[in-house]
Amino acid sequence: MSGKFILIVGPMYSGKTSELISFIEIYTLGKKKIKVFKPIIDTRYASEYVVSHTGTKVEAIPIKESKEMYNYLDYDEKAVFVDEVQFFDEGLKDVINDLLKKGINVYCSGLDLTYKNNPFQTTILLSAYADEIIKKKAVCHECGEYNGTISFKLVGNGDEIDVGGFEKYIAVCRDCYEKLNAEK
Ligand SMILES: Nc1ncnc2c1ncn2[C@@H]1O[C@H](COP(=O)(O)OP(=O)(O)O)[C@@H](O)[C@H]1O
Ligand SMILES: Cc1cn([C@H]2C[C@H](O)[C@@H](COP(=O)(O)O)O2)c(=O)[nH]c1=O
Ligand SMILES: [Zn+2]
Repeated sequence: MSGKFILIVGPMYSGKTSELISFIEIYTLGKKKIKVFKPIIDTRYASEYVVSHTGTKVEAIPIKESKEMYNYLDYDEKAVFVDEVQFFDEGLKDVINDLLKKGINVYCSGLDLTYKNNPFQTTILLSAYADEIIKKKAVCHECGEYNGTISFKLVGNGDEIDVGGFEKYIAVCRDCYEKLNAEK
């Protein structure tokens, strides 16, 4: 039987990594073999761990390109987890489809939108293959409502790929996003 693919998306601070870690916990509590991957460029908290903004963490294999996953896979894993998929190349979809064909479940999390309100291509591509998409929301940093769907960049350059956290980005609702951009 083929594996299931669950994709967790949303803005920064919406609980994507925490949700991914909760799924990881279900497998580890059940003593199931898993592999966890993260992009090597995400060195914010720790290079060899997936870490949430609340500090929960699990060991992960840092890789640059999706095809490097093949070097680590034994194909007897019950599930494979990938955090921050927005930073990966589009070839990630092929690796995931190979895993699903072999009956391995796949859980991914990542940003759906850049701070410029553009889709992150790899995340959107993966959404076409997902059996389930979990769309998370953050608390809007401006109005305090639980409707934050986009990340707003406070400082830094104009790059859409720019690793950072609270010092650089906030999560806001669509109305506050428009307001903040108009005030710039
Ligand atoms: N604006 C916010 N809205 C919701 N949670 C926030 C916000 N700012 C900080 N947090 C914290 O971030 C946690 C989620 O972190 P994490 O799972 O790493 O999210 P993500 O991976 O989506 O960035 C929340 O449980 C909460 O403690
Ligand atoms: C919005 C946005 C974010 N990033 C970076 C900033 C962080 O390093 C990650 C997102 O981390 P989180 O677990 O979702 O909090 O992505 C970026 O490079 N470009 C952006 O537009
Ligand atoms: Zn708001």
